[in-house]
Amino acid sequence: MEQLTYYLYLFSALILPLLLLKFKNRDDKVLRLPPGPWRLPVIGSLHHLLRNSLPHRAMADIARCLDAPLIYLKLGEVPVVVASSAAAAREVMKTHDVTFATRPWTPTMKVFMVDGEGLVFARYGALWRQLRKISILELLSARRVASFRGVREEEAGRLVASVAAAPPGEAVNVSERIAVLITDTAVRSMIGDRFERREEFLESLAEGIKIASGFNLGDLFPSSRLARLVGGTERRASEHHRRNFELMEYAIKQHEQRRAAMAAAQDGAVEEEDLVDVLLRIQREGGLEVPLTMGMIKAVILDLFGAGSETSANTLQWAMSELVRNPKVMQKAQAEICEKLQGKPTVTEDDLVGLRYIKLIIKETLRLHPVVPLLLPRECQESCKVMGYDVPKGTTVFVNVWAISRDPKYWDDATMFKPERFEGDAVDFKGTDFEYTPFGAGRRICPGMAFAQASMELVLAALLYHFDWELPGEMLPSELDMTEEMGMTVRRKHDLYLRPVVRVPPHVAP
Ligand code: HEM
Repeated sequence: MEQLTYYLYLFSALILPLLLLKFKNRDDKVLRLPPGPWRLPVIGSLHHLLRNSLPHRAMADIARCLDAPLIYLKLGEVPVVVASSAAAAREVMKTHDVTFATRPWTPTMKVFMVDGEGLVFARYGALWRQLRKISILELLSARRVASFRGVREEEAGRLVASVAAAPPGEAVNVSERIAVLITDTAVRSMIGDRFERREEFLESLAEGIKIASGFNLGDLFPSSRLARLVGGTERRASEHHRRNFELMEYAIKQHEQRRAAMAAAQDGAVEEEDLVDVLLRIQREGGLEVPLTMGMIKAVILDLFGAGSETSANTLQWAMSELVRNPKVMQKAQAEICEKLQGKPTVTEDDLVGLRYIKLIIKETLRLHPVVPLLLPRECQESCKVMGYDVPKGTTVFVNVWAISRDPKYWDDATMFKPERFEGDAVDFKGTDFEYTPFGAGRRICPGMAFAQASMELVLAALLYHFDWELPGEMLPSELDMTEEMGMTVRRKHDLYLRPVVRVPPHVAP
């Protein structure tokens, strides 16, 4: 963002004075576009977003100032519409669901797609439909999620054992430990226990997050070769993509060798499939409308990893942050778990059945801290009218879930953390209540909800059952810094450090 700000100021100083003289906006005269803040030639509305490094907050401010549920921005060359009310979200994700069912491809995104489209950014069409079906029926189905239960329980056990082993009285980096647990669970479920190049893979993913974070010059001015050259993101994206695909190639070879070895041994041993196994099996079985290439398999695995890891890890970090800020909520959750577990040394997924309050805490965390605050971008496939305004074909559309789920129009005490508000399941995140859509809605709704819930509930229950959590030093709950930072998803700007106090010592495997 800082680099972009520098280029924009430079650009404005050199060229804007000339262009201002000729400024005239044709679109506004012909079409009835949604209201938007005043625009400058060339950079359009970008200067309004530079006031806040968090785009969802900047966009919410603009919508509030204009008192407009739908706003129009021009980000460089890119026309953007943002929906900031439940009614506008409903029109985008229900009334016009098909029209907005595709994703825009920026120049950076095109680099990632050269060897095969995955699911997350696939254009709406036969390939997306097929990958979506595979993900719902095979990769992320309830049965498949249940099959990874052992992995989740082992990783949660490892986490609580490592926290219990920390020197007494010392604060631990909760953010880091949660991130490691979620990534390890995802690597083991998706690529398998034996992936030898795990460290390299994780490094590469961290680099991917840097590339995908925020706006970059090339994507804002896609028609300008100069902007793309100066921005330099395409080159970095291309190197990153090559490295990721090479790592996936290695993982696939390992899987094929293991399958060949098992077939040769003919001892009838059956192993639980990881997600690479599942995709390779589907490819072998054939009979698909669009044949599954190795490129697509690699892209799908990378997609699931990207979509599933940071999201769950960051949600858990926000949940722990809110719990230490709201000690009564933490105590209530602990009381529920303790009553259920009755001193057992380990939390398993069977114990989660009937733990209602943990679920409410996760729902409330997703309301106050939706980690994908603008959802993933959609693109308008055919010009249409939303809330009575024209939305031209090719417009990028965001739904500001962050603004909607904090809007006092829909929520009492909107900025307070009150899990009880979800009691009775009055409102849910399954995509039918448009004031609360942290996983999106319609055709492109997140297919990984069950996968995410399974990891998040177990980890949270284990952390609260085995430990009390205190703030370091003399810090008061109200003093905990909750500043957000925009990565691929919204995370804490500063890692969360807390002091664990053992309540129920975890069972440590011999
Ligand atoms: C707290 C956890 C998670 C949150 C908040 C979250 C949120 C989202 C959101 C907002 C979208 C875009 C929806 C839209 O455009 O309407 C999405 C898409 C997606 N998510 Fe998740 N997600 C989470 C976890 C996961 C997990 C664990 C996986 C898989 C392992 C996953 C896989 C996907 C995929 C594949 C898509 C793209 C779907 C498509 O475009 O058809 N997500 N997610």
